[in-house]
Amino acid sequence: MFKELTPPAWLPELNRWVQRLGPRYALLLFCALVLLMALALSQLLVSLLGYGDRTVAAICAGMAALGVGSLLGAMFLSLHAQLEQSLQQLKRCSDMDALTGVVNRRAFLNLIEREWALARRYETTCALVLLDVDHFKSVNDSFGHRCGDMLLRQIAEASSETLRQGDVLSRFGGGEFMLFLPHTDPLGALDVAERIRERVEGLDFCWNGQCIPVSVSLGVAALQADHGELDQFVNAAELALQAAKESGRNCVRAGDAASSNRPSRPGRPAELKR
Ligand SMILES: Nc1nc2c(ncn2[C@@H]2O[C@H](COP(=O)(O)OP(=O)(O)OP(=O)(O)O)[C@@H](O)[C@H]2O)c(=O)[nH]1
Repeated sequence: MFKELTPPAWLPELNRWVQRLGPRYALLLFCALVLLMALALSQLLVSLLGYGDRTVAAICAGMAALGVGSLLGAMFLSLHAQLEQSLQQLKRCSDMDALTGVVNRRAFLNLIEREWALARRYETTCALVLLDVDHFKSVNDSFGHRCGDMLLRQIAEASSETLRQGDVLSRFGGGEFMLFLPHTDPLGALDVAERIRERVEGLDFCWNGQCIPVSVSLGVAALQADHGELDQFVNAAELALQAAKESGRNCVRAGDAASSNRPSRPGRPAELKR
């Protein structure tokens, strides 16, 4: 059994103070405190002993305190900096999908909850694209999980390459990825989804010398006024993905808002049918 490691209760409080003051001021304050304590102790000692020069005692105590204080303070600050760095690394890792290096589902849902609330409040556009690898199970079954893993990594890489700054790609489940597109209208989201579909279709994916055709199905949902809950927004993307799968896969389908904004052209229905 692993024993849970709990830091002493004063450590987070101390850390908060160091962050509030800034490392340099925290070090100065620490040295000043040590100096004051040393001076007080030296004077107390002279009083208790009943002999000795108070000035000499104060000078000696002061020099010793400054030396020890700055050494301890510098050690503490360097430990503090390392701790901060490790915490940041840990946070990055805990938000990441270990296999593909993209954001994991938990971190993604936290992030879009914030973005979704902001988009609703300021009435800006945003969209979700849910991507599912077609017949992923049979890739795993026929070529093994290592092959499936490599396919997931390549799809994550290919999808990432089409994104702008601010777009967030996450691994949403086994063979599913979800994309959040801030400040993106329905047409823009459809275009992104279609670009990803084309890119994945064009991948030269080979395993042990055998080339395997790969494709993805994508569902697009643009934020609508009636998405009063985040779940409704996510569900809309899931429904659109379901429609893409039911249409034969390797295609993009959109929820209502996205499809109704796509200008209809003869021979090209709203949902980028293929
Ligand atoms: N290689 C690999 N496979 C995984 C991983 N996580 C889940 N899977 C597999 O993903 C498969 C499920 O994917 P699905 O998307 O349900 O299967 P599918 O064949 O694509 O079915 P449809 O979604 O209906 O097209 C199962 O075989 C799981 O074992 C993973 O990290 N690596």
